[in-house]
Amino acid sequence: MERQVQRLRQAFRSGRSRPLRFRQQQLEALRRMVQEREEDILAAIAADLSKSKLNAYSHEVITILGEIDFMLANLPELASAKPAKKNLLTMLDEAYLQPEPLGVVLIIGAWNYPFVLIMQPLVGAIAAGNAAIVKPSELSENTAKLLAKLLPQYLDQDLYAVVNGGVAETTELLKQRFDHILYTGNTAVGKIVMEAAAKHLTPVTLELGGKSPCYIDRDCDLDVACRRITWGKYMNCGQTCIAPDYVLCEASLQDQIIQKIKETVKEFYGENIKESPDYERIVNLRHFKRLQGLLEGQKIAFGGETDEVTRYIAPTVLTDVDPNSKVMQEEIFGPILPIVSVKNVDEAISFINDREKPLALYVFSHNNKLIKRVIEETSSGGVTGNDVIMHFTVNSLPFGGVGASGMGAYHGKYSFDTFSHQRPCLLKGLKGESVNKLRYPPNSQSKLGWAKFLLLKKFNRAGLLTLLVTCLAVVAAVFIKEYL
Ligand SMILES: NC(=O)C1=CN([C@@H]2O[C@H](COP(=O)(O)OP(=O)(O)OC[C@H]3O[C@@H](n4cnc5c(N)ncnc54)[C@H](O)[C@@H]3O)[C@@H](O)[C@H]2O)C=CC1
Ligand SMILES: CC(C)=CCC/C(C)=C/CC/C(C)=C/C(=O)O
Repeated sequence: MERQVQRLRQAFRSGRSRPLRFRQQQLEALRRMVQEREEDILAAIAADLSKSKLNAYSHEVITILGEIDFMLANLPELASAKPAKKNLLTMLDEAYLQPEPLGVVLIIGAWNYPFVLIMQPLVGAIAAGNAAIVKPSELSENTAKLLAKLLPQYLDQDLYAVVNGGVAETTELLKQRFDHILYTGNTAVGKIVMEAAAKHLTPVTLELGGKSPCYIDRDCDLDVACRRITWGKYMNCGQTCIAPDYVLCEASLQDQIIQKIKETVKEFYGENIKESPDYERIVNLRHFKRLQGLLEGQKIAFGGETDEVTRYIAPTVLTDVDPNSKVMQEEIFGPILPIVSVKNVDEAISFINDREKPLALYVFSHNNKLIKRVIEETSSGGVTGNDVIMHFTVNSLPFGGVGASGMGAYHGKYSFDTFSHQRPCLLKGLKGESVNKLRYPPNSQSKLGWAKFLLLKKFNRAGLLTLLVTCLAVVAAVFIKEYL
């Protein structure tokens, strides 16, 4: 492991990953890989998550092709130096922010969207000019193996590497020094990653989970709300980090919501859900049993059927759920939707604020003011109003958690920034010592006065005019003294 990181570091130090043309070539190669090996990619995802190839394409491949296109279209602008505002002391100098790559970065992915969760950060890391090691999840082993086979065929092998393995390999990997780590997965392992990173003072982006609430207001089109919630909750069999975890609503809405979700489930997946190509399975037996455990003692409004052999759990809704029950204590990450009744929006807000900050928050209402109020009075990684999941798809919005749901963010420009250091640069000439004398010892009351004027003074319009005239006079004086 140590040698592998060393090899990448040497390649990074050679400067090869920095030129824009090189980054573009690597991103184009990545796009070629997705296009040429589409069938293999879809087959691997399908095998890992019992997913149809159509769903594998729309859940994962589209996102990556979109992200690569975004980076290729915007790379020159993203990587360019951005001029910075100057103060009176530096008005003749050049001040700018120069994005620079961080070095060798580590990307650790989770199994639930095994292709996206490795590839999307990798696109950002390459675009920003880094070397990268990716560590796919061992639980989605088909995609992990395929990435280890394909990436070296398309990318520069000295700069980008895949490490496969489980806890032992990741633990070893985390002993190495990286310049940034982006980890996606559960909160407990997030803490392990952060602790390991702290030993090297390595910054981290932690894409964690949590219980994302979904409040449905009385003043709402329940048909539309329930259709959207059904889509976001049961896609990937509920194994989506930003799936609506539970519904909060007034007790009087509960029966209608149950009925409408039930009808939508039938509309989406047919009479025999097990036969639907659009309904996935639970990733492994451990998660299957964990989810079965969450059903124990609950009032099942519909669903609840399970089959251990195929790890099938039907789309399920639980009613009158006790907020203290187990299903309300941990992220569900499966096709189980508890409904918890609250008296009104105030109680919903308190309910949300009494718990850890979630990764996503959903509010459904005709009343825009109510939506804005819920946003204003709560906190979450991201928000979608009157829909679920969709903020993930907008790559001009940063994607990430807050508090227990994570730190840092990525997607689009934010991926580029995550894997870059915004280096502040101030370039001065070697002339102008007459002005610089103001800051050199010995200090004096008059020098201090000038320093205050030049660095602290705020001007109104009339003041600005006076200042402009003063500045011109100073520049002229300096020019005459230094250059003539
Ligand atoms: N915020 C986000 O973007 C996303 C968050 N998630 C969250 O991830 C969770 C599901 O993922 P997991 O089951 O954790 O996936 P997982 O079991 O695949 O683990 C994630 C990664 O951590 C590594 N890992 C596991 N144990 C480790 C240890 N002891 N030391 C070092 N590395 C270790 C694994 O090898 C894997 O690469 C959910 O909570 C979900 O909400 C999932 C997808 C996206
Ligand atoms: C067709 C369409 C709008 C699909 C949406 C795809 C999507 C948003 C998938 C979720 C991706 C993801 C990585 C989720 C997660 O991190 O858990």
